[in-house]
Amino acid sequence: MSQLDNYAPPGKAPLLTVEHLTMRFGGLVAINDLSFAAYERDITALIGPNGAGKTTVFNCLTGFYKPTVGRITMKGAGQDYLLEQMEGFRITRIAGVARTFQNIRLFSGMTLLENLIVAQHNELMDASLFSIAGLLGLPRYRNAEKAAIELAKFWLNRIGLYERADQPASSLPYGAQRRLEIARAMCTKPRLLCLDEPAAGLNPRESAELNALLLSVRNDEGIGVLLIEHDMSVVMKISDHIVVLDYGRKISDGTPEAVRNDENVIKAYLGEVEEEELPPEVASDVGMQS
Ligand SMILES: Nc1ncnc2c1ncn2[C@@H]1O[C@H](COP(=O)(O)OP(=O)(O)OP(=O)(O)O)[C@@H](O)[C@H]1O
Repeated sequence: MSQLDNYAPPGKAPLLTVEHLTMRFGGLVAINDLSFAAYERDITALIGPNGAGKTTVFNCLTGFYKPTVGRITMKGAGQDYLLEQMEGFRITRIAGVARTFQNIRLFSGMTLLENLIVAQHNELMDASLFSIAGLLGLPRYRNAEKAAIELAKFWLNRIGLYERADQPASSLPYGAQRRLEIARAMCTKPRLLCLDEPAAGLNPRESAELNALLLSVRNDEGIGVLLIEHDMSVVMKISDHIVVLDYGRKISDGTPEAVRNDENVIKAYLGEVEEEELPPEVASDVGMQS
């Protein structure tokens, strides 16, 4: 057990450490003294009722908001990065944190392949020496461009959309657009992938495909995944560690098994009702036995 959590997986180190994070908007305290860790090669889920502060945590991690108080440390290969002190684009580029958003934000008029190449803009700009090498067609740029296309094709294959590489992103069904967003984030070669409600609006088959994709990202790429999700069929099946927020505070954390049996979690989601009064679909949503 760590100082921050009721969870410490053997043989794994924390990848992201959030300590005493507080975020105020005027008089509203959206996050209140929150501490937790997300471990390497783990899927960590951040759950909680609407308005609990989950997206605000993501916005603090990824530079959209500057926290009022707190420290957010991302472990790097050679050094640690204090994310609250970094500009947003450096958080992706240098600290290796990528994210998706609650609403799909693809470049809808671009093809699938182009969406994945745009994600590699930073590396391509470096290789082009800010356009000179690109304009002259120097090998340095040509090689980088080839590598970017290869990586894009690799991810299109992984998400089962290789055949549609040249079609516009807007032509994809909703679930496939979600997978493309994850592939685009993976093309930035992150060490931590942050996903804001990736299962929202998916049908059961698409949810199952998403689960398989996220497990393969964890297992095959060996990176950490931090997930905000309301769909408990996703959270309980694939998470290694769950952190539960309510009104900006952490009310529980641990393995799915520990969290689903925690009285505080059941109360936060359902209020003080008796278990036998719950409709069966609600009881199963929070993992309670009916
Ligand atoms: N930029 C902002 N300005 C003012 N209040 C904000 C801002 N962003 C978030 N909030 C408030 O902070 C609280 C937490 O919001 P947040 O979006 O983080 O919750 P959430 O857990 O992600 O909710 P949901 O599950 O509905 O997406 C809410 O009361 C919200 O209205």
